[in-house]
Amino acid sequence: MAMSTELSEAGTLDGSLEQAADRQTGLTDICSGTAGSRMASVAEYYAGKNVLITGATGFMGKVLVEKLLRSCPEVKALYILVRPKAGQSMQQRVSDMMKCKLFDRVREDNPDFHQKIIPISSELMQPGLAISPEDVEKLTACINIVFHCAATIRFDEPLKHALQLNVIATQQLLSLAQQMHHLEAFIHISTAYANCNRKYIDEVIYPPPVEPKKLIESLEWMDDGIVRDITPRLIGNRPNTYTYTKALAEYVVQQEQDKLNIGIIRPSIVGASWQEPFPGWIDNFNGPSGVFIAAGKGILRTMRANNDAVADLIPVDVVINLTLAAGWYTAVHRPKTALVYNCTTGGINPFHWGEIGTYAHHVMSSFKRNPLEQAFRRPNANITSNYLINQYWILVSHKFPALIYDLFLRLSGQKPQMMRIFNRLHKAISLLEYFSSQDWEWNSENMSMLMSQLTPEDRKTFNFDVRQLNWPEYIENYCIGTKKYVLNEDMSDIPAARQHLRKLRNIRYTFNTLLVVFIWRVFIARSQMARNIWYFVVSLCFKFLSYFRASSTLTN
Ligand SMILES: CCCCCCCCCCCCCCCCCCCC(=O)SCCNC(=O)CCNC(=O)[C@H](O)C(C)(C)COP(=O)(O)OP(=O)(O)OC[C@H]1O[C@@H](n2cnc3c(N)ncnc32)[C@H](O)[C@@H]1OP(=O)(O)O
Ligand SMILES: NC(=O)C1=CN([C@@H]2O[C@H](COP(=O)(O)OP(=O)(O)OC[C@H]3O[C@@H](n4cnc5c(N)ncnc54)[C@H](OP(=O)(O)O)[C@@H]3O)[C@@H](O)[C@H]2O)C=CC1
Repeated sequence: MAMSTELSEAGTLDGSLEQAADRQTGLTDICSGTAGSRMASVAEYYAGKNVLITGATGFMGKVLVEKLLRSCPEVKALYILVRPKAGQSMQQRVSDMMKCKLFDRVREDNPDFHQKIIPISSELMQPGLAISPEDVEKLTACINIVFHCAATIRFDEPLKHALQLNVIATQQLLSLAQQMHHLEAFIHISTAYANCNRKYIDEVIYPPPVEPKKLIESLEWMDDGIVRDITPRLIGNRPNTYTYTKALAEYVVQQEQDKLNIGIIRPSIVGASWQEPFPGWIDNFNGPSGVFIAAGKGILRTMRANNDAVADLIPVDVVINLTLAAGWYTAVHRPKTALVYNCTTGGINPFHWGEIGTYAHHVMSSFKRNPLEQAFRRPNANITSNYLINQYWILVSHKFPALIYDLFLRLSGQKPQMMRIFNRLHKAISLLEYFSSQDWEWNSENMSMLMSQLTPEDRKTFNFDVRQLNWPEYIENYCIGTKKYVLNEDMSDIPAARQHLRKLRNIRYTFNTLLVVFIWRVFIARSQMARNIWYFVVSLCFKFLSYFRASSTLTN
């Protein structure tokens, strides 16, 4: 880890990039890179290169494919490992993917961009990744750089499955990479939370919780029930099998650092795009996206987060820009040990959960201006760090309305569904709360070092300088993005959605009025004291009314 330590001292983003660059000169000397000669720009480096990408049909993979095609138009070919899924063939999936709005800008620049994408059939859970011998031959002969994005990112994944995909498949891909005759870099996408059992996370690979080989051997003979029972003991102080297996994967990747040029990217909570290809682009319900959507639909009204903790969101385009720059750097400089890039915002441009609480009003007002269709209630959500207050609001604002609505559905002969939806929401939120209730500090100096290595032009084209990120604007675009790109709602239907919100407001006013009248009637019928208070309030109102009438007659 000597290299990482050296780089850790390389300077910070709010320090000077020059300082980081100076430190880097020393680094280049100990690397077998191209010191002295004119360095190719990032796009120049990718020109004529064959790139292999796993997870290209996923959220980050798609953005990576798009950016490579758009900003490195001379790239030779992108080989993407894809499996058939949900009754769709590999070809059908890839052709659907390329029709997606995300590729509109690339399509404009080069309508034939699809010719550069070469799908390779692969199921990562299978031995040899289920790649045919002909395809193996093709890949080993031509690939120059590998980006490994595929993973299961579910927090409730059974351990065996997560291990198979996140660790064993990574091992198999590394073996394949070693057979590649012209490989220049292997970039592995990890997560900033792989070591979330620590509070301070440096850009180093920490010792694994268990030797992966031993774990794989032991789990092989156990049936799923036994594995499920021992999982909590195995993952220890990590919250889920996802973070646990991602930590093991880092170690497995590190084991190959003598044979391959390796870079490891550790993004924090990846959110919608900041700038590219469009602000707010997002295509899934993971992490904050599902939370925003549930809040925008008026379903989620309360969530627990530590107001003072950093909400380490990072836009997907920032992660991809850094990933491509890291690919360039790894190939050109060939660091002798794997370099880790903590791709986070907290240390550079921090944003706190409490601020999201403040911006929750922005989020809510954004959703009131641009409402989601068929909202359950008007958007109005709050963040609290207090467990009991949160439980109270869950009861009053989630469970009670769900019960009433389900009762209404039953009475009108329909199937009740709201309670089921809330139970799923509570399960998802409970899995996310681990991350929103705690604080971590990441050292992200390799990010600044990398930036210092880019030309001014590349710093713009592959911008990952999050100091420029304006959080309220980003969150607003994020919310609109969930409407446009995740829910595929038409912006021209906004007037109808606003009308629906007005209807919901009127229902609420009517319901509240009826409730107050009902409660009061019950009280008045039963208690003399309530009657006395009622008469007192009514007579006070009359007195005020006659006073105002009299004073307005006098002034006239
Ligand atoms: C309150 C005020 C508002 C202010 C906002 C405050 C924002 C707070 C945000 C807090 C977020 C904290 C996030 C921390 C994340 C840490 C990230 C760590 C970084 C990483 O490295 S990994 C990436 C993160 N991974 C995830 O986020 C995955 C988490 N998800 C899961 O593990 C599973 O999805 C989950 C939650 C266990 C649920 O599983 P299940 O019930 O089986 O459901 P499915 O996922 O299979 O989905 C079924 C179906 O439903 C669709 N879906 C999912 N969510 C929604 C939704 N909110 N609304 C509508 N529909 C939804 C989903 O797409 C599936 O549809 P299909 O058509 O595909 O079947
Ligand atoms: N999203 C986030 O917030 C963060 C993500 N990361 C990391 O970034 C990487 C990408 O994440 P993200 O794009 O969000 O994840 P997605 O779930 O969107 O994409 C996962 C990709 O992996 C592929 N994949 C999964 N299982 C298999 C399999 N058995 N065989 C072949 N391919 C498979 C999926 O293919 P298919 O379409 O066929 O299912 C998909 O292309 C992951 O390594 C993740 O750990 C790190 C930090 C945060």
